[in-house]
Amino acid sequence: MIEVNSFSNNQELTAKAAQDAEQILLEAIAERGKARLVITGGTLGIQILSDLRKLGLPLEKIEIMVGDERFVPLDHADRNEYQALEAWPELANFNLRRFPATGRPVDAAADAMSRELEAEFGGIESPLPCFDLVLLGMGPDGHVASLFPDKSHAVSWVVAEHASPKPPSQRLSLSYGALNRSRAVFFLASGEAKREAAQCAIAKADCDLPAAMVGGLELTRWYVDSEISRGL
Ligand SMILES: O=C(O)[C@H](O)[C@@H](O)[C@H](O)[C@H](O)COP(=O)(O)O
Repeated sequence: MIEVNSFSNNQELTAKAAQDAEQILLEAIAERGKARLVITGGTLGIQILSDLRKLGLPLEKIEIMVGDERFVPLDHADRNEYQALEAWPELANFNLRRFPATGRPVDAAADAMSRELEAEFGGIESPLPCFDLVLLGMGPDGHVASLFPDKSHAVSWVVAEHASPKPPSQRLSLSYGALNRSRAVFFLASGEAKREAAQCAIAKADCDLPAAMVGGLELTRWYVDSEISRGL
């Protein structure tokens, strides 16, 4: 069952998603002593970080990783992590897991990160949850993280993208298998350009867009605006 929450503007959308995220993270901390959060890039993906920052979360108890990364040098402003740290500078002092940067081939970087995650969480094919909340944006083509339509990937924690239609072209991403091991997944999307893809992922059982391939083990919720919810 996919939940849909609709808002009149992006500010309200990310503010409410941040409040709901806080609740999930605090519940995880109360139950398991720590929470694991996956963040993402893009307009709303970065905007929600400023909202989360204002909530004063107990960062010492939250492990955060970016769900996908643009494969550019470490200090490059295109990196999702760079933009995340601009929105939420305090993350630099806590548990922020970083994707490898350039300096080796993108496939080697994906393999290294996959091995790191496998050592921590075990095999990718296990059904056990390993994240409490995954935040995702979505492109007009239905991509999420750096998983684009009509691409096939190896079964591993992290996959490499060599020719992303959205620049920069080389990227690293958590795989579908990895993203689907979260208790909750929040999608953040707004604007008419994304309506068709979002409505497909939300409402069509046979939708094959990347956004339709990801969901939470316990909760899948979309935060959208009226451009997207109209006609749903
Ligand atoms: O690295 C990235 O670009 C993102 O992780 C990507 O998946 C993003 O979330 C969507 O493309 C939506 O981005 P916009 O909100 O900017 O459209």
